[in-house]
Amino acid sequence: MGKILDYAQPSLQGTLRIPGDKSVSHRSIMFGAIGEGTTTVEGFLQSDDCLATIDCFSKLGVEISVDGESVQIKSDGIGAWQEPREILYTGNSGTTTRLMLGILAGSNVSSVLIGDESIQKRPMKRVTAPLKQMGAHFIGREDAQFTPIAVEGTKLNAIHYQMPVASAQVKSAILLAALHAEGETVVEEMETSRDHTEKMLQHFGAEISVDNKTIRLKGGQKLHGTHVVVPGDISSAAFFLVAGAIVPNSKLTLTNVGLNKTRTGIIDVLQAMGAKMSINDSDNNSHEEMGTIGIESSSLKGTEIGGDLIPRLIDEIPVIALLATQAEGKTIIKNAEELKVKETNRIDAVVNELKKLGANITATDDGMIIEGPTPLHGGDLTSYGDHRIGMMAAIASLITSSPVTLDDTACIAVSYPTFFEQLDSVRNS
Ligand SMILES: O=C(O)C1=C[C@@H](OP(=O)(O)O)[C@@H](O)[C@H](O)C1
Ligand SMILES: C=C(OP(=O)(O)O)C(=O)O
Repeated sequence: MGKILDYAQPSLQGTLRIPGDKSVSHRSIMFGAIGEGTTTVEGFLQSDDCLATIDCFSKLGVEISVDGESVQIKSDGIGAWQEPREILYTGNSGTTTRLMLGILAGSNVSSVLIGDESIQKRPMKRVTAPLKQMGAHFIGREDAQFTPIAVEGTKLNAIHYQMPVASAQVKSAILLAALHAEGETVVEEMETSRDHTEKMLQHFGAEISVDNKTIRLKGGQKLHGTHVVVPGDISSAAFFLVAGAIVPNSKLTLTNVGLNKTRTGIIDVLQAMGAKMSINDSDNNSHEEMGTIGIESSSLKGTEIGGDLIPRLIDEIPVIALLATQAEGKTIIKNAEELKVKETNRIDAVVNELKKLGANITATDDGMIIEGPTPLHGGDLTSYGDHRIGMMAAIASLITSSPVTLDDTACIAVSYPTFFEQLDSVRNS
């Protein structure tokens, strides 16, 4: 039996410290393992995806110790890695799989990567094709489109690559390979995607030039171990931003939220919809911006979301769709076809599940259209094994007139293991 989410229309009150950013946590381990010396990480997200990244590097012989949110990585650099005796298991994590392919391509070890059932269906040619142009050796299903993929580390050459898709994972895989390639790599983005890799390369001592959508990185640069402060994940904060806005009589304060401009599309959308919120971004003790966001119950209006806003909120779209069901008028989400190749097809998943609760929502080829406001009722929902769909369902249950049941809540640990604990801490039934 699934979990019954019977929240009986509470109001939400209080303060939450948002746990570490998943993208930055993955990269802190990867960069620490590539670099020489000791890296210390504070605010690390101990979620299933990030632990999969740690497990891969442990199998490569990198010394990693985890103590709650603190992690220490000791490495003699990428050249000192051992050939793994076991298959590297990337779990449910697209970020781990794609970035590891870029890193391993130019290493001097041979390895095999495999992920869970969802990862085995997600497209990898978007990284293996440009990496092959750099000289990488891969063997995998359908010309290295799908895992399992075997990587024989080899000498790489720089590339000038025009990205056909707005994806930080593709950009990062190429940049991480470029670090160990001969010559200068140039990556031209379609739309600006999250820039944590560029920021962290600089933080670990590499020289990188970013001119609007053009990124240049010279090969042969060494990274040096350092201290990384991981900000809270705005993609996790998004669930409580939406909850605060749609649950009547609520007022929430979210601290430690990462406010990197390539990630703050959800704030733009909430503001465009008329949400009552405050943002204090004075907390800048890291190489990533962070701050505190206040949000309260708001009357909302529909909006249009597309173009260069999409990469800035791609993972927030499931919960933004829920938000739109409570807004007056039409919300159109377009140019978001990337949703079809996430943990599940998130266009179909969001539309199917919100329809079960009575929402007026229609799928389109590249997004969805939502008409609101609609009172939602309970129902039997599925998460499709996708953490973001599971959390969207849990937030929806806060405003349904009858209970929601959810088949699988375990998947939520992929990005937000303390989600229900934090939800319970602000709920006043
Ligand atoms: O680089 C990253 O850390 C991520 C990039 C995004 O994926 P794409 O690069 O496929 O858009 C995002 O959806 C994912 O959750 C994390
Ligand atoms: C798409 C996501 O992650 P990944 O691509 O790393 O699996 C996500 O966290 O929503």
